[in-house]
Amino acid sequence: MPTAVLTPYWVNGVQRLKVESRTIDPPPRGYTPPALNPSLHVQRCLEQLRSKDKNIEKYIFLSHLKNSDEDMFYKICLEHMHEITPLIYTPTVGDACLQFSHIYRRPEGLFISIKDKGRIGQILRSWPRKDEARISVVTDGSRILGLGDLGLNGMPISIGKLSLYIAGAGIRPKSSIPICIDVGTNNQKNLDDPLYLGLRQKRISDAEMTDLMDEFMHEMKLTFPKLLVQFEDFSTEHAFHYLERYRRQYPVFNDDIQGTGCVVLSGFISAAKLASEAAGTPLTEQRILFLGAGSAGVGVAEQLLSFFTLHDVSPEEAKSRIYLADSQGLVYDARGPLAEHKKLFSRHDYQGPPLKDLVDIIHHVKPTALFGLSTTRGAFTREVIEAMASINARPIVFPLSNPVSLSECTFEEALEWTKGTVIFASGSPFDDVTFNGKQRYAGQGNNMYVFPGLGLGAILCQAQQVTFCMIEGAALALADSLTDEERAEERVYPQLDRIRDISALIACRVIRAAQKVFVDQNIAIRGMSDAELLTYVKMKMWKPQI
Ligand SMILES: NC(=O)c1ccc[n+]([C@@H]2O[C@H](COP(=O)([O-])OP(=O)(O)OC[C@H]3O[C@@H](n4cnc5c(N)ncnc54)[C@H](O)[C@@H]3O)[C@@H](O)[C@H]2O)c1
Ligand SMILES: O=C(O)C[C@H](O)C(=O)O
Ligand SMILES: [Mg+2]
Repeated sequence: MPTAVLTPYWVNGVQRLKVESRTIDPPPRGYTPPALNPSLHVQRCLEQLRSKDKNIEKYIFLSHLKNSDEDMFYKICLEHMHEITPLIYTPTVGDACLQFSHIYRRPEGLFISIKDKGRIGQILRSWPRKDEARISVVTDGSRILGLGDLGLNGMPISIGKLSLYIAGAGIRPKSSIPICIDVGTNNQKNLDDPLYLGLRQKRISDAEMTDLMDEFMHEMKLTFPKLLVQFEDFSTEHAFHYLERYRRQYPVFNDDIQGTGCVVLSGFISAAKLASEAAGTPLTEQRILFLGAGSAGVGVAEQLLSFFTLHDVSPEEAKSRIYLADSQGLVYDARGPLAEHKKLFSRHDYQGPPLKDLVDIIHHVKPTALFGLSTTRGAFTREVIEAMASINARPIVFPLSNPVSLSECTFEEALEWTKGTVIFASGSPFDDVTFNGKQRYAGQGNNMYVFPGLGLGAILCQAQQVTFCMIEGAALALADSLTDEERAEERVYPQLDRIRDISALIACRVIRAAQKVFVDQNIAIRGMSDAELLTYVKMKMWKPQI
Protein backbone atom coordinates (compact mmCIF):
# COMPACT_ATOMS: atom_id res chain seq x y z
CA MET A 1 0.00 0.00 0.00
CA PRO A 2 1.61 3.35 -0.96
CA THR A 3 1.86 5.89 1.85
CA ALA A 4 3.23 9.41 1.95
CA VAL A 5 6.50 9.43 3.88
CA LEU A 6 8.48 12.39 5.19
CA THR A 7 12.18 11.64 4.85
CA PRO A 8 14.65 14.14 6.29
CA TYR A 9 18.12 14.41 4.80
CA TRP A 10 20.98 16.82 5.26
CA VAL A 11 22.93 18.90 2.73
CA ASN A 12 25.98 20.76 4.06
CA GLY A 13 24.49 20.65 7.55
CA VAL A 14 21.11 22.03 6.42
CA GLN A 15 18.08 19.81 6.85
CA ARG A 16 15.89 19.13 3.82
CA LEU A 17 12.74 17.09 3.67
CA LYS A 18 11.67 14.68 0.96
CA VAL A 19 7.91 14.17 0.77
CA GLU A 20 7.53 10.99 -1.16
CA SER A 21 5.14 8.21 -1.84
CA ARG A 22 6.67 4.91 -0.89
CA THR A 23 5.44 1.35 -1.23
CA ILE A 24 5.69 -0.88 1.79
CA ASP A 25 5.15 -4.15 0.03
CA PRO A 26 7.64 -6.92 0.90
CA PRO A 27 11.02 -5.87 -0.47
CA PRO A 28 12.46 -7.86 -3.40
CA ARG A 29 14.20 -11.17 -2.77
CA GLY A 30 17.70 -10.74 -1.45
CA TYR A 31 16.94 -7.55 0.48
CA THR A 32 16.07 -9.23 3.79
CA PRO A 33 17.81 -12.03 5.70
CA PRO A 34 16.24 -15.41 4.87
CA ALA A 35 15.22 -16.21 8.46
CA LEU A 36 13.60 -12.83 9.20
CA ASN A 37 10.16 -13.67 10.47
CA PRO A 38 7.77 -11.10 11.94
CA SER A 39 6.98 -12.78 15.25
CA LEU A 40 10.64 -13.41 16.00
CA HIS A 41 11.40 -9.85 14.98
CA VAL A 42 9.04 -8.64 17.73
CA GLN A 43 11.23 -10.57 20.19
CA ARG A 44 14.36 -9.08 18.65
CA CYS A 45 13.00 -5.52 19.02
CA LEU A 46 11.98 -6.16 22.62
CA GLU A 47 15.39 -7.62 23.40
CA GLN A 48 17.09 -4.55 21.94
CA LEU A 49 14.77 -2.27 23.89
CA ARG A 50 15.31 -4.09 27.18
CA SER A 51 19.08 -4.11 26.75
CA LYS A 52 19.15 -0.32 27.23
CA ASP A 53 19.86 0.90 30.76
CA LYS A 54 18.31 4.34 30.72
CA ASN A 55 14.67 5.13 30.01
CA ILE A 56 15.64 8.04 27.78
CA GLU A 57 17.65 5.62 25.62
CA LYS A 58 14.59 3.38 25.45
CA TYR A 59 12.55 6.44 24.42
CA ILE A 60 15.01 7.21 21.61
CA PHE A 61 15.02 3.59 20.48
CA LEU A 62 11.21 3.51 20.41
CA SER A 63 11.01 6.83 18.52
CA HIS A 64 13.32 5.42 15.92
CA LEU A 65 11.30 2.20 15.74
CA LYS A 66 8.08 4.18 15.27
CA ASN A 67 9.56 6.12 12.38
CA SER A 68 11.13 3.12 10.70
CA ASP A 69 8.57 0.39 11.38
CA GLU A 70 5.27 1.80 12.57
CA ASP A 71 3.45 -1.54 12.63
CA MET A 72 6.12 -3.13 14.80
CA PHE A 73 6.14 -0.16 17.18
CA TYR A 74 2.37 -0.24 17.72
CA LYS A 75 2.27 -4.03 17.97
CA ILE A 76 4.81 -3.84 20.79
CA CYS A 77 2.88 -0.96 22.41
CA LEU A 78 -0.37 -2.89 22.34
CA GLU A 79 1.04 -6.16 23.56
CA HIS A 80 3.17 -4.59 26.31
CA MET A 81 1.13 -1.55 27.35
CA HIS A 82 2.38 -1.58 30.95
CA GLU A 83 5.99 -1.66 29.93
CA ILE A 84 5.86 0.72 26.97
CA THR A 85 3.44 3.45 28.11
CA PRO A 86 5.78 4.87 30.78
CA LEU A 87 8.54 5.01 28.13
CA ILE A 88 6.68 6.87 25.38
CA TYR A 89 4.51 8.91 27.74
CA THR A 90 4.57 10.05 31.38
CA PRO A 91 7.07 9.94 33.08
CA THR A 92 9.83 9.42 30.43
CA VAL A 93 8.27 11.92 28.03
CA GLY A 94 9.07 14.55 30.69
CA ASP A 95 12.79 13.77 30.29
CA ALA A 96 12.37 13.69 26.52
CA CYS A 97 10.96 17.23 26.68
CA LEU A 98 13.72 18.47 28.97
CA GLN A 99 16.31 17.06 26.56
CA PHE A 100 14.44 17.48 23.26
CA SER A 101 16.93 19.92 21.71
CA HIS A 102 19.73 17.46 22.50
CA ILE A 103 18.10 14.21 21.40
CA TYR A 104 16.38 15.62 18.30
CA ARG A 105 17.05 13.57 15.17
CA ARG A 106 14.30 14.05 12.64
CA PRO A 107 11.12 16.08 12.17
CA GLU A 108 7.86 14.63 13.35
CA GLY A 109 4.93 17.03 13.18
CA LEU A 110 4.79 20.77 12.61
CA PHE A 111 6.47 23.71 14.30
CA ILE A 112 4.51 26.94 13.88
CA SER A 113 6.26 30.04 15.21
CA ILE A 114 5.34 33.66 15.69
CA LYS A 115 7.60 34.38 12.72
CA ASP A 116 5.07 32.47 10.60
CA LYS A 117 2.29 34.96 11.34
CA GLY A 118 0.41 35.77 8.14
CA ARG A 119 1.46 32.58 6.38
CA ILE A 120 0.33 29.82 8.70
CA GLY A 121 -2.09 28.53 6.06
CA GLN A 122 0.79 28.12 3.61
CA ILE A 123 2.68 25.98 6.14
CA LEU A 124 -0.32 23.84 7.00
CA ARG A 125 -1.11 23.25 3.34
CA SER A 126 2.36 21.76 2.87
CA TRP A 127 1.33 18.83 5.10
CA PRO A 128 1.34 15.79 2.79
CA ARG A 129 -1.78 14.03 4.07
CA LYS A 130 -4.33 16.83 4.37
CA ASP A 131 -7.39 14.75 3.50
CA GLU A 132 -6.52 12.11 6.05
CA ALA A 133 -5.92 14.52 8.95
CA ARG A 134 -8.32 13.82 11.83
CA ILE A 135 -6.56 14.64 15.09
CA SER A 136 -3.93 17.13 16.19
CA VAL A 137 -2.42 17.64 19.62
CA VAL A 138 -1.27 21.24 19.93
CA THR A 139 0.96 22.63 22.68
CA ASP A 140 2.73 25.95 23.13
CA GLY A 141 5.13 24.32 25.58
CA SER A 142 4.29 26.81 28.32
CA ARG A 143 3.39 24.31 31.09
CA ILE A 144 4.75 20.91 30.25
CA LEU A 145 3.56 18.42 32.89
CA GLY A 146 4.73 19.96 36.16
CA LEU A 147 8.04 20.98 34.58
CA GLY A 148 7.03 24.52 33.64
CA ASP A 149 7.77 26.50 30.49
CA LEU A 150 9.89 24.37 28.16
CA GLY A 151 9.14 26.31 24.96
CA LEU A 152 9.64 24.33 21.76
CA ASN A 153 11.02 21.44 23.81
CA GLY A 154 7.37 20.63 24.59
CA MET A 155 6.96 18.91 21.20
CA PRO A 156 7.36 15.33 22.61
CA ILE A 157 4.14 15.87 24.60
CA SER A 158 2.15 16.27 21.39
CA ILE A 159 3.95 13.30 19.84
CA GLY A 160 3.47 11.10 22.93
CA LYS A 161 -0.24 11.84 23.28
CA LEU A 162 -0.79 11.00 19.61
CA SER A 163 1.05 7.69 19.99
CA LEU A 164 -1.48 6.85 22.68
CA TYR A 165 -4.38 7.85 20.41
CA ILE A 166 -3.09 5.36 17.89
CA ALA A 167 -2.19 2.57 20.32
CA GLY A 168 -5.12 3.12 22.69
CA ALA A 169 -7.96 3.87 20.30
CA GLY A 170 -6.77 2.74 16.89
CA ILE A 171 -6.76 6.20 15.32
CA ARG A 172 -4.96 5.80 11.97
CA PRO A 173 -1.30 6.84 12.34
CA LYS A 174 -1.36 8.88 9.14
CA SER A 175 -4.27 10.94 10.39
CA SER A 176 -2.41 12.50 13.32
CA ILE A 177 -0.50 15.78 13.40
CA PRO A 178 1.66 16.75 16.38
CA ILE A 179 2.05 20.54 16.56
CA CYS A 180 4.18 22.80 18.71
CA ILE A 181 3.54 26.53 18.60
CA ASP A 182 6.70 28.47 19.31
CA VAL A 183 6.06 31.95 20.66
CA GLY A 184 9.32 32.12 22.62
CA THR A 185 10.04 30.87 26.11
CA ASN A 186 10.68 32.42 29.49
CA ASN A 187 12.91 29.48 30.38
CA GLN A 188 16.36 31.07 30.66
CA LYS A 189 18.10 27.69 30.70
CA ASN A 190 16.68 26.94 27.26
CA LEU A 191 17.47 30.42 25.98
CA ASP A 192 21.09 29.97 27.12
CA ASP A 193 21.41 26.48 25.65
CA PRO A 194 23.34 26.68 22.36
CA LEU A 195 21.48 23.59 21.09
CA TYR A 196 17.98 24.90 21.95
CA LEU A 197 15.85 24.47 18.82
CA GLY A 198 13.24 27.15 19.49
CA LEU A 199 13.10 30.89 18.97
CA ARG A 200 15.61 32.63 21.17
CA GLN A 201 13.25 35.20 22.63
CA LYS A 202 10.93 35.69 25.59
CA ARG A 203 7.25 34.79 25.18
CA ILE A 204 5.16 37.30 23.26
CA SER A 205 2.32 39.30 24.86
CA ASP A 206 -1.13 37.78 25.41
CA ALA A 207 -2.64 40.02 22.72
CA GLU A 208 -0.07 38.94 20.11
CA MET A 209 -0.56 35.32 21.11
CA THR A 210 -4.33 35.56 20.68
CA ASP A 211 -3.88 37.08 17.20
CA LEU A 212 -1.63 34.19 16.28
CA MET A 213 -3.99 31.60 17.74
CA ASP A 214 -6.96 33.10 15.85
CA GLU A 215 -5.08 32.81 12.56
CA PHE A 216 -3.87 29.31 13.47
CA MET A 217 -7.32 27.95 14.32
CA HIS A 218 -8.90 29.55 11.26
CA GLU A 219 -6.27 28.08 8.92
CA MET A 220 -6.44 24.68 10.62
CA LYS A 221 -10.16 24.52 9.88
CA LEU A 222 -9.67 25.60 6.26
CA THR A 223 -6.85 23.17 5.61
CA PHE A 224 -8.07 20.17 7.61
CA PRO A 225 -11.87 20.38 7.67
CA LYS A 226 -12.29 17.10 9.58
CA LEU A 227 -9.66 17.75 12.23
CA LEU A 228 -10.25 17.54 15.99
CA VAL A 229 -7.84 19.69 18.01
CA GLN A 230 -6.62 18.79 21.49
CA PHE A 231 -4.97 21.65 23.40
CA GLU A 232 -2.25 20.37 25.67
CA ASP A 233 -0.11 21.86 28.40
CA PHE A 234 -0.87 25.53 27.84
CA SER A 235 -0.21 27.70 30.91
CA THR A 236 -3.24 28.16 33.16
CA GLU A 237 -4.72 31.42 31.87
CA HIS A 238 -4.18 30.48 28.23
CA ALA A 239 -5.64 27.02 28.77
CA PHE A 240 -8.95 28.44 30.03
CA HIS A 241 -8.95 31.37 27.62
CA TYR A 242 -8.42 29.42 24.38
CA LEU A 243 -10.84 26.67 25.34
CA GLU A 244 -13.56 29.24 25.97
CA ARG A 245 -12.66 31.22 22.85
CA TYR A 246 -12.82 28.32 20.39
CA ARG A 247 -14.99 25.56 21.84
CA ARG A 248 -18.21 26.61 20.12
CA GLN A 249 -16.52 27.44 16.83
CA TYR A 250 -14.32 24.39 16.25
CA PRO A 251 -14.12 20.78 17.41
CA VAL A 252 -11.60 21.36 20.17
CA PHE A 253 -11.05 20.34 23.77
CA ASN A 254 -8.45 20.95 26.44
CA ASP A 255 -6.96 17.76 27.75
CA ASP A 256 -5.66 19.21 31.02
CA ILE A 257 -8.97 20.80 31.98
CA GLN A 258 -11.50 18.41 30.45
CA GLY A 259 -9.59 15.14 29.94
CA THR A 260 -8.29 15.33 33.50
CA GLY A 261 -11.73 16.32 34.82
CA CYS A 262 -13.12 13.24 33.14
CA VAL A 263 -10.53 10.74 34.32
CA VAL A 264 -10.49 11.96 37.90
CA LEU A 265 -14.29 12.05 38.12
CA SER A 266 -14.34 8.45 36.93
CA GLY A 267 -11.72 7.31 39.48
CA PHE A 268 -13.48 9.29 42.19
CA ILE A 269 -16.80 7.54 41.50
CA SER A 270 -15.14 4.13 41.91
CA ALA A 271 -13.08 5.22 44.93
CA ALA A 272 -16.10 6.78 46.68
CA LYS A 273 -18.02 3.51 46.27
CA LEU A 274 -15.21 1.65 48.04
CA ALA A 275 -14.94 4.32 50.74
CA SER A 276 -18.67 4.33 51.38
CA GLU A 277 -18.64 0.55 51.90
CA ALA A 278 -16.43 1.28 54.93
CA ALA A 279 -17.88 4.58 56.16
CA GLY A 280 -21.35 4.75 54.68
CA THR A 281 -20.87 8.25 53.25
CA PRO A 282 -22.92 8.48 50.02
CA LEU A 283 -21.16 9.57 46.85
CA THR A 284 -22.78 12.98 46.78
CA GLU A 285 -21.85 13.73 50.38
CA GLN A 286 -18.11 13.31 49.88
CA ARG A 287 -15.98 16.38 50.61
CA ILE A 288 -13.13 16.97 48.25
CA LEU A 289 -10.00 19.04 48.85
CA PHE A 290 -7.71 19.98 45.97
CA LEU A 291 -4.09 20.96 46.43
CA GLY A 292 -3.42 22.92 43.24
CA ALA A 293 -5.93 25.30 41.71
CA GLY A 294 -4.65 25.53 38.14
CA SER A 295 -6.12 24.26 34.89
CA ALA A 296 -6.16 20.65 36.09
CA GLY A 297 -7.41 21.28 39.66
CA VAL A 298 -10.19 23.62 38.56
CA GLY A 299 -11.01 21.41 35.56
CA VAL A 300 -11.60 18.45 37.86
CA ALA A 301 -13.53 20.58 40.36
CA GLU A 302 -15.85 21.76 37.57
CA GLN A 303 -16.42 18.20 36.42
CA LEU A 304 -17.28 17.09 39.97
CA LEU A 305 -19.61 20.03 40.41
CA SER A 306 -21.54 19.12 37.32
CA PHE A 307 -21.65 15.46 38.31
CA PHE A 308 -23.12 16.30 41.72
CA THR A 309 -25.72 18.60 40.22
CA LEU A 310 -26.81 15.85 37.84
CA HIS A 311 -27.50 13.77 40.93
CA ASP A 312 -30.08 16.10 42.42
CA VAL A 313 -27.66 18.11 44.52
CA SER A 314 -28.22 21.87 44.18
CA PRO A 315 -25.31 23.84 42.67
CA GLU A 316 -24.71 25.67 45.97
CA GLU A 317 -24.74 22.44 47.94
CA ALA A 318 -22.43 20.78 45.40
CA LYS A 319 -20.01 23.70 45.50
CA SER A 320 -19.93 23.56 49.28
CA ARG A 321 -18.38 20.08 49.07
CA ILE A 322 -15.38 21.28 47.04
CA TYR A 323 -12.39 23.16 48.47
CA LEU A 324 -9.37 24.52 46.63
CA ALA A 325 -5.94 25.22 48.07
CA ASP A 326 -3.06 26.72 46.09
CA SER A 327 0.46 27.90 46.89
CA GLN A 328 -1.03 30.47 49.30
CA GLY A 329 -3.30 28.01 51.09
CA LEU A 330 -7.08 27.73 51.21
CA VAL A 331 -8.81 29.71 48.47
CA TYR A 332 -11.43 31.96 50.08
CA ASP A 333 -13.06 35.33 49.29
CA ALA A 334 -11.59 37.31 52.16
CA ARG A 335 -8.07 36.33 51.10
CA GLY A 336 -7.90 39.13 48.51
CA PRO A 337 -8.05 39.34 44.70
CA LEU A 338 -8.23 35.94 43.01
CA ALA A 339 -7.46 34.75 39.48
CA GLU A 340 -10.66 34.43 37.45
CA HIS A 341 -10.61 30.62 37.25
CA LYS A 342 -10.47 30.22 41.05
CA LYS A 343 -13.47 32.41 41.82
CA LEU A 344 -16.21 29.82 41.32
CA PHE A 345 -14.84 27.63 44.12
CA SER A 346 -13.62 30.36 46.45
CA ARG A 347 -15.14 29.81 49.92
CA HIS A 348 -17.61 32.37 51.20
CA ASP A 349 -17.90 30.61 54.55
CA TYR A 350 -14.39 31.19 55.88
CA GLN A 351 -13.35 34.58 57.25
CA GLY A 352 -10.43 33.63 59.52
CA PRO A 353 -6.71 34.14 59.05
CA PRO A 354 -5.08 32.61 55.94
CA LEU A 355 -5.04 28.82 56.26
CA LYS A 356 -1.72 27.95 54.67
CA ASP A 357 -0.68 24.66 56.17
CA LEU A 358 -2.21 21.63 54.47
CA VAL A 359 -2.67 19.76 57.76
CA ASP A 360 -4.56 22.76 59.19
CA ILE A 361 -6.68 22.91 56.03
CA ILE A 362 -7.50 19.20 56.38
CA HIS A 363 -8.59 19.70 59.99
CA HIS A 364 -10.77 22.61 58.89
CA VAL A 365 -12.32 20.92 55.80
CA LYS A 366 -12.44 17.29 56.99
CA PRO A 367 -12.21 16.00 53.41
CA THR A 368 -13.00 12.44 52.43
CA ALA A 369 -10.84 12.86 49.32
CA LEU A 370 -7.57 14.71 48.74
CA PHE A 371 -6.41 15.39 45.17
CA GLY A 372 -2.95 16.74 44.33
CA LEU A 373 -2.54 18.79 41.15
CA SER A 374 0.04 21.14 42.58
CA THR A 375 3.27 20.24 40.72
CA THR A 376 4.80 19.88 44.18
CA ARG A 377 6.83 16.79 44.99
CA GLY A 378 6.25 15.45 48.48
CA ALA A 379 3.45 17.93 49.34
CA PHE A 380 1.50 15.02 50.88
CA THR A 381 3.76 14.51 53.89
CA ARG A 382 3.36 11.84 56.55
CA GLU A 383 1.44 14.39 58.68
CA VAL A 384 -0.90 15.17 55.79
CA ILE A 385 -1.66 11.54 55.03
CA GLU A 386 -1.99 10.67 58.71
CA ALA A 387 -4.45 13.54 59.11
CA MET A 388 -6.52 12.07 56.24
CA ALA A 389 -6.38 8.62 57.84
CA SER A 390 -7.38 9.98 61.25
CA ILE A 391 -10.72 11.26 59.94
CA ASN A 392 -11.55 8.60 57.32
CA ALA A 393 -11.87 4.82 57.53
CA ARG A 394 -10.81 4.70 53.85
CA PRO A 395 -9.20 8.02 52.84
CA ILE A 396 -9.13 8.73 49.11
CA VAL A 397 -5.72 10.14 48.19
CA PHE A 398 -4.86 10.90 44.57
CA PRO A 399 -1.43 12.55 44.03
CA LEU A 400 -1.97 13.42 40.37
CA SER A 401 0.95 15.67 39.47
CA ASN A 402 3.29 14.52 36.70
CA PRO A 403 5.88 13.34 36.04
CA VAL A 404 6.50 10.87 38.82
CA SER A 405 9.30 13.03 40.27
CA LEU A 406 6.65 15.66 41.11
CA SER A 407 4.07 13.31 42.60
CA GLU A 408 2.72 14.65 45.91
CA CYS A 409 3.55 11.28 47.53
CA THR A 410 4.40 7.72 46.51
CA PHE A 411 2.11 4.69 46.64
CA GLU A 412 4.21 3.02 49.35
CA GLU A 413 4.15 6.14 51.51
CA ALA A 414 0.37 6.41 51.22
CA LEU A 415 -0.04 2.75 52.16
CA GLU A 416 2.38 2.91 55.07
CA TRP A 417 1.09 6.17 56.55
CA THR A 418 -2.54 5.05 56.39
CA LYS A 419 -1.72 1.49 57.53
CA GLY A 420 -3.11 0.27 54.22
CA THR A 421 -6.54 1.96 54.38
CA VAL A 422 -5.83 4.39 51.53
CA ILE A 423 -7.69 4.29 48.22
CA PHE A 424 -5.02 5.52 45.85
CA ALA A 425 -4.47 6.71 42.31
CA SER A 426 -1.62 8.77 40.87
CA GLY A 427 -0.98 10.72 37.67
CA SER A 428 2.18 8.78 36.80
CA PRO A 429 2.54 5.03 37.18
CA PHE A 430 3.59 3.33 40.42
CA ASP A 431 4.34 -0.38 40.72
CA ASP A 432 1.85 -2.64 42.44
CA VAL A 433 2.74 -3.40 46.05
CA THR A 434 2.15 -6.31 48.41
CA PHE A 435 1.11 -4.71 51.70
CA ASN A 436 0.32 -6.77 54.81
CA GLY A 437 0.12 -9.83 52.58
CA LYS A 438 -2.43 -8.25 50.24
CA GLN A 439 -1.78 -7.24 46.63
CA ARG A 440 -2.50 -3.53 46.19
CA TYR A 441 -2.86 -1.75 42.86
CA ALA A 442 -1.96 1.88 42.19
CA GLY A 443 -4.55 3.24 39.79
CA GLN A 444 -3.20 5.62 37.18
CA GLY A 445 -5.49 8.63 37.25
CA ASN A 446 -4.19 10.01 34.01
CA ASN A 447 -6.13 11.56 31.15
CA MET A 448 -4.59 8.91 28.86
CA TYR A 449 -7.52 6.66 29.80
CA VAL A 450 -9.94 9.12 28.29
CA PHE A 451 -8.61 11.21 25.42
CA PRO A 452 -8.08 8.29 22.97
CA GLY A 453 -11.71 7.14 23.24
CA LEU A 454 -13.06 10.69 23.40
CA GLY A 455 -11.13 11.56 20.24
CA LEU A 456 -12.21 8.40 18.44
CA GLY A 457 -15.87 9.04 19.25
CA ALA A 458 -15.68 12.68 18.17
CA ILE A 459 -13.94 11.74 14.92
CA LEU A 460 -16.30 8.90 14.00
CA CYS A 461 -19.46 10.92 14.51
CA GLN A 462 -17.78 13.95 12.90
CA ALA A 463 -18.61 16.17 15.84
CA GLN A 464 -18.73 19.89 15.09
CA GLN A 465 -18.04 20.64 18.75
CA VAL A 466 -16.89 18.72 21.79
CA THR A 467 -19.74 19.37 24.18
CA PHE A 468 -19.82 19.13 27.91
CA CYS A 469 -22.08 16.06 27.74
CA MET A 470 -19.61 14.25 25.49
CA ILE A 471 -16.90 14.79 28.12
CA GLU A 472 -19.16 13.62 30.92
CA GLY A 473 -20.23 10.59 28.88
CA ALA A 474 -16.57 9.64 28.55
CA ALA A 475 -16.08 9.82 32.35
CA LEU A 476 -19.12 7.66 33.06
CA ALA A 477 -18.17 5.11 30.41
CA LEU A 478 -14.73 4.80 31.97
CA ALA A 479 -16.20 4.29 35.46
CA ASP A 480 -18.60 1.66 34.08
CA SER A 481 -15.82 -0.19 32.28
CA LEU A 482 -14.39 -1.76 35.47
CA THR A 483 -14.98 -5.50 35.51
CA ASP A 484 -16.26 -7.36 38.59
CA GLU A 485 -12.80 -8.81 39.05
CA GLU A 486 -11.17 -5.36 38.92
CA ARG A 487 -13.70 -4.04 41.45
CA ALA A 488 -13.00 -7.01 43.74
CA GLU A 489 -9.30 -6.13 43.54
CA GLU A 490 -10.22 -2.58 44.64
CA ARG A 491 -8.95 -1.04 41.43
CA VAL A 492 -10.29 2.41 40.66
CA TYR A 493 -9.18 2.30 37.03
CA PRO A 494 -9.33 -0.65 34.65
CA GLN A 495 -6.18 -2.48 33.63
CA LEU A 496 -4.26 -0.65 30.96
CA ASP A 497 -3.96 -3.62 28.65
CA ARG A 498 -7.74 -3.39 28.09
CA ILE A 499 -7.36 0.14 26.70
CA ARG A 500 -8.77 -0.68 23.26
CA ASP A 501 -11.99 -2.11 24.73
CA ILE A 502 -12.28 0.81 27.10
CA SER A 503 -11.71 3.31 24.29
CA ALA A 504 -14.45 1.63 22.24
CA LEU A 505 -16.93 1.94 25.12
CA ILE A 506 -15.97 5.57 25.69
CA ALA A 507 -16.25 6.33 21.96
CA CYS A 508 -19.78 4.88 21.84
CA ARG A 509 -20.94 6.96 24.81
CA VAL A 510 -19.34 10.08 23.30
CA ILE A 511 -21.09 9.46 19.98
CA ARG A 512 -24.47 9.04 21.69
CA ALA A 513 -23.95 12.27 23.64
CA ALA A 514 -23.08 14.11 20.40
CA GLN A 515 -26.14 12.68 18.64
CA LYS A 516 -28.41 13.78 21.45
CA VAL A 517 -27.65 17.46 20.84
CA PHE A 518 -27.15 17.12 17.08
CA VAL A 519 -23.52 18.20 16.93
CA ASP A 520 -22.76 15.00 14.97
CA GLN A 521 -22.51 15.13 11.18
CA ASN A 522 -22.19 11.43 10.42
CA ILE A 523 -25.89 10.78 10.18
CA ALA A 524 -25.35 7.27 8.78
CA ILE A 525 -24.58 5.93 12.26
CA ARG A 526 -27.46 7.63 14.07
CA GLY A 527 -29.88 4.75 13.62
CA MET A 528 -27.53 2.03 14.84
CA SER A 529 -28.39 0.01 17.94
CA ASP A 530 -25.85 0.14 20.78
CA ALA A 531 -24.48 -3.27 19.80
CA GLU A 532 -24.15 -2.22 16.16
CA LEU A 533 -22.44 0.99 17.14
CA LEU A 534 -19.90 -0.86 19.29
CA THR A 535 -19.13 -3.24 16.41
CA TYR A 536 -18.80 -0.27 14.05
CA VAL A 537 -16.42 1.56 16.38
CA LYS A 538 -14.25 -1.53 16.86
CA MET A 539 -14.21 -2.18 13.14
CA LYS A 540 -12.96 1.37 12.51
CA MET A 541 -9.95 0.93 14.80
CA TRP A 542 -6.63 0.74 13.00
CA LYS A 543 -4.53 -2.31 13.84
CA PRO A 544 -0.85 -2.93 13.22
CA GLN A 545 -0.38 -5.16 10.18
CA ILE A 546 1.81 -7.84 11.76
N1 LIG B 1 -3.06 13.10 36.14
C1 LIG B 1 -3.41 13.77 35.08
O1 LIG B 1 -4.07 13.26 34.16
C2 LIG B 1 -3.00 15.22 34.98
C3 LIG B 1 -3.62 16.03 34.02
C4 LIG B 1 -3.28 17.37 33.94
C5 LIG B 1 -2.30 17.88 34.78
N2 LIG B 1 -1.69 17.04 35.67
C6 LIG B 1 -0.62 17.53 36.53
O2 LIG B 1 -1.14 18.47 37.44
C7 LIG B 1 -0.16 19.43 37.75
C8 LIG B 1 -0.78 20.80 37.61
O3 LIG B 1 -1.18 21.03 36.28
P1 LIG B 1 -1.98 22.37 35.93
O4 LIG B 1 -2.26 22.36 34.49
O5 LIG B 1 -3.14 22.53 36.82
O6 LIG B 1 -0.87 23.44 36.28
P2 LIG B 1 -1.09 24.93 36.70
O7 LIG B 1 0.22 25.59 36.57
O8 LIG B 1 -2.26 25.47 35.96
O9 LIG B 1 -1.52 24.85 38.26
C9 LIG B 1 -0.66 24.51 39.30
C10 LIG B 1 -1.37 24.87 40.60
O10 LIG B 1 -0.59 24.37 41.69
C11 LIG B 1 -0.49 25.37 42.68
N3 LIG B 1 0.73 25.18 43.46
C12 LIG B 1 2.01 25.37 43.06
N4 LIG B 1 2.84 25.14 44.09
C13 LIG B 1 2.07 24.77 45.13
C14 LIG B 1 2.34 24.41 46.46
N5 LIG B 1 3.58 24.35 46.92
N6 LIG B 1 1.30 24.12 47.26
C15 LIG B 1 0.04 24.18 46.81
N7 LIG B 1 -0.27 24.49 45.54
C16 LIG B 1 0.74 24.80 44.73
C17 LIG B 1 -0.50 26.67 41.91
O11 LIG B 1 -0.86 27.75 42.78
C18 LIG B 1 -1.54 26.36 40.85
O12 LIG B 1 -2.81 26.62 41.39
C19 LIG B 1 1.01 19.16 36.81
O13 LIG B 1 2.02 18.47 37.51
C20 LIG B 1 0.44 18.27 35.76
O14 LIG B 1 1.39 17.35 35.28
C21 LIG B 1 -2.03 15.74 35.79
O1 LIG C 1 0.59 14.22 30.19
C1 LIG C 1 0.19 13.62 31.19
O2 LIG C 1 0.77 12.61 31.63
C2 LIG C 1 -1.07 14.03 31.88
C3 LIG C 1 -1.40 15.47 31.81
O3 LIG C 1 -1.86 15.88 30.57
C4 LIG C 1 -0.35 16.38 32.36
O4 LIG C 1 -0.20 17.48 31.83
O5 LIG C 1 0.30 16.01 33.33
MG1 LIG D 1 -1.17 17.72 29.98
